[in-house]
Amino acid sequence: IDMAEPPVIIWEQEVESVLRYRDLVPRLEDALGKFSRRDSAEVLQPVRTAVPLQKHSGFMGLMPTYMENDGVLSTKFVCFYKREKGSTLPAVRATVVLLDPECGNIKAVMDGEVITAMRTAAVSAISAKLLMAPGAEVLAILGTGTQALSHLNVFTEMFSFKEVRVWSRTKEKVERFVRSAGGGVRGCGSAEEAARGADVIVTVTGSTEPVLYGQWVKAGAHVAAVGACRPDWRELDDVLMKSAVVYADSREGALSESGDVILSGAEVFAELGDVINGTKPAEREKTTVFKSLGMGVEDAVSAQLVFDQWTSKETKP
Ligand SMILES: NC(=O)C1=CN([C@@H]2O[C@H](COP(=O)(O)OP(=O)(O)OC[C@H]3O[C@@H](n4cnc5c(N)ncnc54)[C@H](O)[C@@H]3O)[C@@H](O)[C@H]2O)C=CC1
Ligand SMILES: O=C(O)C1=NCCCC1
Repeated sequence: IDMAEPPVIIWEQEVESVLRYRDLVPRLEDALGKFSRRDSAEVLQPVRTAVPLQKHSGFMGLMPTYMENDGVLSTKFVCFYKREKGSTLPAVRATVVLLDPECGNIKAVMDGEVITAMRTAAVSAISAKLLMAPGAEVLAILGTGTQALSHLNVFTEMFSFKEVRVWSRTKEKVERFVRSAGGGVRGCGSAEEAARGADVIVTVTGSTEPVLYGQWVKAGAHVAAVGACRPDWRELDDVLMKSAVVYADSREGALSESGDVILSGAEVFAELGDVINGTKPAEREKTTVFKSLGMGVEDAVSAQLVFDQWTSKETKP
């Protein structure tokens, strides 16, 4: 008889209290490398299923992953939306479910928003670690939402930029972001002002049209492009996509979900995991784009880490 325990619920504040970039980053590097080896005993992760929520201008993404060797089985449910300017509704809502692969019972249901914010930013930081030019001094962030903040947090924890710039569509949002960052961030009046001369540019907007143009991007800069995760959505223009060496988290994901890749016709040179595995070079001296779509395996290792940390905290006297 299966005497499975009922699932534990680990909600936002608890996830926040146990998840740390210093633990997450090495697990994500390991997961990206495993994914790119395409060994089904390491990672089984289909391209996410996206169910259109047409009435609400959104999608529900289902992101199942199985890591047989590690005994990790999970799925994330993530709803993401194209929000009108001025909307106060969230752009991304997510829940991660962790299961026992042997019995199929649910071990934990956890908030997926902190996981999504932190793992996405951590993967962008890994892309920068691998691909930005040595001595990079200026970081520019386009967007001032949830991902902008998590990217600021991990990039400033992992690197020592001399200057951090931020841009968003409204002056108020830029000012609020600069205030909440508590100093050290310069607000910019245009995306061009933020991007010109920057060594690393992060695009974390809800835009469906290009916000970053190749003519503004310094030769040798690294761009981590996080938004525009539908085949007809863009954040980057054709000039940038065609002139850069393009990396992705998943080649299949990029070729089925990224408007920047599909509509520009740019070639995906390598996955980040290929660089981690040493099977493809890091073209640090060239202009590079990391196109992030987000992968289930990133959620799987993050959720397992949260579960392990949470369990050890709970069982401590
Ligand atoms: N690659 C990945 O793994 C993930 C990607 N995303 C995507 O990243 C993007 C940002 O997500 P969040 O920070 O959670 O959203 P958010 O709603 O918190 O922030 C979005 C930001 O983009 C700005 N924005 C919206 N429309 C714009 C436009 N037309 N032009 C310029 N700026 C615009 C907003 O003012 C805001 O600053 C979204 O596109 C989301 O779908 C989110 C999670 C994971
Ligand atoms: O991987 C994720 O999580 C997401 N990717 C693209 C859109 C929002 C969430």
